[in-house]
Amino acid sequence: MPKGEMKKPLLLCSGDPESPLPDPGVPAVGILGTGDFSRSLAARLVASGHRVVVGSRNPRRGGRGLFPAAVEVTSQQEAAAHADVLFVALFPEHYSTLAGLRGALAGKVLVDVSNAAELGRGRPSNAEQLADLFPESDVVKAFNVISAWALLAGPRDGSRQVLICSNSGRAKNVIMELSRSMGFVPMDAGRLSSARDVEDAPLRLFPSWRGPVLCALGLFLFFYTYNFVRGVLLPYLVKGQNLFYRLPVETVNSALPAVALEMLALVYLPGLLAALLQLRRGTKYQRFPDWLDRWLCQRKQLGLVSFFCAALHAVYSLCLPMRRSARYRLLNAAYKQVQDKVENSWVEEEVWRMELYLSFGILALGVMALLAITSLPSVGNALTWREFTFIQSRLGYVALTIATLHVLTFGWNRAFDRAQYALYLPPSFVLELPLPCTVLLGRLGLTLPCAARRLARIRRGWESGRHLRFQPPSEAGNGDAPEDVSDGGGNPAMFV
Ligand SMILES: NC(=O)C1=CN([C@@H]2O[C@H](COP(=O)(O)OP(=O)(O)OC[C@H]3O[C@@H](n4cnc5c(N)ncnc54)[C@H](OP(=O)(O)O)[C@@H]3O)[C@@H](O)[C@H]2O)C=CC1
Ligand SMILES: [Fe+3]
Repeated sequence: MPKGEMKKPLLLCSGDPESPLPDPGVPAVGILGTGDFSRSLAARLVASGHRVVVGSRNPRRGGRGLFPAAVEVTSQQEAAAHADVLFVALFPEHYSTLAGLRGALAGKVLVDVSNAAELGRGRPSNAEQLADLFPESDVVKAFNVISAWALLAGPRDGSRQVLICSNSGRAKNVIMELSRSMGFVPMDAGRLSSARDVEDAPLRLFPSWRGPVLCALGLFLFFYTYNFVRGVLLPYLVKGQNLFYRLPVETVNSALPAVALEMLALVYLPGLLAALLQLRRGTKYQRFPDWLDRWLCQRKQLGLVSFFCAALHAVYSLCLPMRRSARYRLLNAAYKQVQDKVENSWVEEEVWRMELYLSFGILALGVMALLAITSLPSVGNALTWREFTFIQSRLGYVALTIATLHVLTFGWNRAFDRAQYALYLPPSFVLELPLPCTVLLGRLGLTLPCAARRLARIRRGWESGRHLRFQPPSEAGNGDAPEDVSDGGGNPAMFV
């Protein structure tokens, strides 16, 4: 058999890890090491119809009982001799103990599954070190992004992709085929020099959440500080009023809705910019700038962080009347009213403002909850593309509109009340509104017939100054992205 080529696996166990011992004549997949990863991998391989032989320093002690019955646990030498593809399920610091197997492993495919111990090391990757140790074997880096429990549970959405890199194209193909047979989706990560990035990948904590979370923190810090200065510090400095009790609840609760609204607007702004760019360029076959591309890819996270802040705002708001300070203030107001001999404090306009403001808030939160739920892959997969884009795009804009109305009815006519501008600082809601209003007006602009028609044509492949031309998707660059992010009518989809 040519070097690195794997014979077709025979279905020995028909998916049952506890099936009887496989036919010894069938080529086996080898695993060196008997730890957590080895056991999960062996179970997955057996369940996928492969014959598995595990090599241990001490096969008697090697936890035979922890492997499915169909797995052969033997010495490292034996495993190396019987398999053409071997997974090295050891920690990299123990690779050198395998040096005695160099001859037995010559011409075979070695799969390095290890992860980096820390980010930003100066040394070569673990896989490259393994390749140096076994120059006559074909080393492939793979499977390290899959955790032992994910292997055991079987491939699922979100944990299905296996990054694979190697200097040997043939060895890479063998492992790609093997991973496919196990139900994973292989992703070619290039040559072995990419192994460091692949090894570092599992160490990076929530990489796609970094930007949105930092953005939310920055916005929170800004609005919190602003409300602190305007609502607590200035009254203290100017009038000697002690309002510091507002810091834990009231000030937080005035920053949270601001963050939620700005983040919601930031979900739609990149789609709007993408549409404007396409209109200006007269084509969708041109790459967006990298920053816009990254922004488009993070809308789901931006939307979910926005929903999180809105939900917190709702809980804080419900708790406002529970506070001692609220009770004292109410009593004081009632006492003052009695003193002033005012019998009825009902103000019709205030009543209506509050009713509308609360109703908009509840509705916005409800629609955002719907968007958040449908952004889950398991729920989204149950919808057709039309249903999904309807919810994420149309309802997304509905959520932004209602949330903006919530803030507008909260502000009411106070934006025009001079008394609200203490030391020239406008109330916080005045600062919140420009961004969502701009996004909503921009979206409205795109529905104007001239813009909508041109955009629809562009998204069907029309290019300004040229006849309709066919362009294969591979050449289209990321100019195709709006197709993925919109419903074709110019609506950027949210949370996607
Ligand atoms: N666990 C996980 O979720 C994941 C693990 N990985 C990678 O898989 C590799 C193994 O991880 P894991 O299974 O969790 O580790 P374990 O510690 O559970 O197992 C490692 C195995 O290495 C062998 N070993 C232990 N000490 C030595 C030694 N001094 N010299 C030689 N061999 C030794 C042992 O097998 P024996 O005694 O039978 O020879 C042991 O079972 C690591 O590189 C890890 O980064 C990658 C992705 C996920
Ligand atoms: Fe609110």
